[in-house]
Amino acid sequence: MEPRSFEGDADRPRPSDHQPTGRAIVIGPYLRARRGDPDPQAEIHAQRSSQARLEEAAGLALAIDLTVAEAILAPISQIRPATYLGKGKVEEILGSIKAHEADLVVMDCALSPIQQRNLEKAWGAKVLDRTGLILEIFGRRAKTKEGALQVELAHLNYQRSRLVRSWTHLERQRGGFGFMGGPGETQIEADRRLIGDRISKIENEIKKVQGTRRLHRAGRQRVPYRVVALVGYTNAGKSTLFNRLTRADVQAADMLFATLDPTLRALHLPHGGKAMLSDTVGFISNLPTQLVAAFRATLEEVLEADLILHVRDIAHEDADAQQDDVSAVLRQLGIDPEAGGGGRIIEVWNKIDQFASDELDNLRNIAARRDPEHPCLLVSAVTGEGVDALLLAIEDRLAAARITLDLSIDASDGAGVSWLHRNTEVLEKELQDGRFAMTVRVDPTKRDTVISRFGAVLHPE
Ligand SMILES: Nc1nc2c(ncn2[C@@H]2O[C@H](COP(=O)(O)OP(=O)(O)OP(=O)(O)O)[C@@H](O)[C@H]2O)c(=O)[nH]1
Repeated sequence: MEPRSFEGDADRPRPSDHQPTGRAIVIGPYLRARRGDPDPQAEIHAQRSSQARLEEAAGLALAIDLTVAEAILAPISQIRPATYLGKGKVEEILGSIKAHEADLVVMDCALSPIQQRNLEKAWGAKVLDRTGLILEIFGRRAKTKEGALQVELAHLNYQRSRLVRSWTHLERQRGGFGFMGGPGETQIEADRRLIGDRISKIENEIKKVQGTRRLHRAGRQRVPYRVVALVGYTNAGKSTLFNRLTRADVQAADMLFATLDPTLRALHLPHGGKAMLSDTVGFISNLPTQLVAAFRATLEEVLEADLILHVRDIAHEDADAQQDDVSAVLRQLGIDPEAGGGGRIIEVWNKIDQFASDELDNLRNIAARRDPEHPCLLVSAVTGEGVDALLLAIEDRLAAARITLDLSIDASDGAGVSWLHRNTEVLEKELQDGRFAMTVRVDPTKRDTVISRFGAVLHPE
């Protein structure tokens, strides 16, 4: 397989011997199809998806400012316990490392600490596996204080489990977690102690930040807006759609994980109603489980959303695999995508501007045949096509659900009380000091009226 070069960097000044070059080789190992596989296409299939994975891994490396000198697919027949790859492959890659003067190798797989150490010795270069790479990216992209703390905690736990190499020193370099350098093995014991201390400190800080967050959330609940959350594979176009829907200016970058923490903005619905739209972290295949756990808190918006928009890059060759990955993360969060998230999920097939008109017709036919439990809408966040229909669908879905509100009304306001009886479902009504304290369930079309006319607030769950 021809190696691929991702970024020419010829004009860059040559670094001195002691400085990291920032040049990386990305390796995509994949298990070769078995000989005698009844499906002759199996090897080709294995290669094709591995090639897409490799390109994604190279994209991730670029996202942390590495120069990807070469990206190499590495078919293997079995995983070696000591070095993951076979001896021949290890040597072949050593040749590439020397040729490019690379000082980092990204292995797009999960390595055991032993495999990582052995490969680093064999190659004389730092080795980062997929988890390490994703942690690095998450660390750089975290926008809120809690996000940054959660990532650092996940990163420290990951480091503690594999404190065998020099890059694990706590000193940060280049804004990340410092895998590009470090003081060497003699520091390991000190590092271990430092990491332990740092972990307890961060855990305390997270508790404090979460306390503040809870207060903010409680404040928001008093303003009873429905929440619509965007989820999707990284680079699916969530931020672009978010901007399009809210006319806000959230950074949209052709860079993976441009969004890490939820961002919340007002969403104006076609018939005057209002909801809150939240943009969330981009999901990715093989998202390390410790990160899913770490981000549970930051993904609270998704868990509690009234409606989830699953944004998909429908023009991507791996669109189906990406959907499976997103579904897996949603399941880990306790949302069942197969059941349409309990009627809470709308799929948004984005980037339709990339299709020729006959392909698009085809896509529309497929969409039209979907069962109504799993609705999907076709849009282009860039051109705006389909966005009005999406807004109507959001409004419709939100209208289908009812919410519970608390209010207090002067008992002598007979007209008001009877309006409430006619237009809402009264769940509780209690007379206190000449006023009725009422809990009512309302259709969202009446919600705004009940809020503005009676000063209702959301009933606490
Ligand atoms: N052609 C086309 N490109 C789009 C469309 N929507 C988004 N993009 C591009 O896709 C890239 C990623 O878009 P983002 O909005 O940053 O994606 P995201 O899902 O928020 O990404 P993460 O933050 O990584 O989760 C950008 O280059 C966008 O310009 C679309 O409808 N059509």
